[in-house]
Amino acid sequence: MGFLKKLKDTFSSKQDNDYYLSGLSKSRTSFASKLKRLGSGFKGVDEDFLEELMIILLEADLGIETAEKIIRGVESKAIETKAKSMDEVNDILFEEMQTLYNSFEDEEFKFNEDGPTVILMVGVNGSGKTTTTAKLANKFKNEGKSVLLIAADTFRAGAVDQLKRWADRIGVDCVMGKNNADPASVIVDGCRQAKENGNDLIIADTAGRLQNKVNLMKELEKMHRVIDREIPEQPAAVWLVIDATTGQNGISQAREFTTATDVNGIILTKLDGSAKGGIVISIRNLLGLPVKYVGLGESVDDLKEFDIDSFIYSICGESDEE
Ligand SMILES: Nc1nc2c(ncn2[C@@H]2O[C@H](COP(=O)(O)OP(=O)(O)OP(=O)(O)O)[C@@H](O)[C@H]2O)c(=O)[nH]1
Repeated sequence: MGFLKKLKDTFSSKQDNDYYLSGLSKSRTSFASKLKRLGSGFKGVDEDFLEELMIILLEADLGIETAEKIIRGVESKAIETKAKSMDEVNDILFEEMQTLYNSFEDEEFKFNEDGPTVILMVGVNGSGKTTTTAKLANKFKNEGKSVLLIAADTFRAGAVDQLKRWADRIGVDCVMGKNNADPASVIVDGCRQAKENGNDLIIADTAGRLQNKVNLMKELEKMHRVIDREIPEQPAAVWLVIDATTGQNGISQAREFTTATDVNGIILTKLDGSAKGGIVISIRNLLGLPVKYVGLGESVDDLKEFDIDSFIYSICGESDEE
């Protein structure tokens, strides 16, 4: 059985697959239909074919380095298997994307057994950080966790109120930082409140400024230090929010964060508004970090756990365009 067919079978058996399909419809329409057009004139895997395929990958935002890696893989596998049709090449291509994604080891996110677990949300302003913080709170609350939000992004006027409004709607507590307050001090207040209340999970909306790396590093170090003091030996997870529509630019911003602190995972937002879903593969190849969740819309439920197979099927499966 071909690779795409296998993906389709597992995909059909999964819950939430409609979400993936509709959230990624822009990427699918663009990517799958371009592959279909390329396949309509298929004469074999030669230089011209690989060049056209490269363009499709670049347009899907895989970035040069990642696209070249995939192309090299497709070329050698196509020669090895003597691929004679576009369906066979597609199977090779999709499997290369999966293999690349799965070639990194990921650490699983675990809840602390004693004391609250802390997640620090980082990312540039406008990436969807505040909305994603709320979406996560909602998800974990629905799974039975008692969640406390900390609005520590005290530099953007309105960010704190925005998170508080979300917290009220979702029905979780929120510790609010005052305008321009030191984010670390807001985090201390939050940790203390969570310990008093016996919360399972603290999610803190933090540093949103793209500033110089030294300051960013100091700010994040300070946050880690105070958390370590308040909740000893329970390192905070750091999840970086990236706006998928900012493409390769978003990846350079991400680098600023990953070199400033240990980031444990990526949340890619606004994939529903982007035709360039290939950024997932690029992020993975360039940063080596797992995509934990994807944002597929503006409402509080539009956050889905990332799953590489569902993702590949949703952008590569049958095109909606006939
Ligand atoms: N379509 C879509 N919109 C999203 C998604 N995630 C966030 N948004 C929208 O993106 C905009 C910015 O989101 P915010 O959460 O305010 O962004 P932020 O990064 O917190 O920005 P600051 O608060 O300025 O740091 C809002 O209009 C959100 O509704 C998503 O997955 N899909």
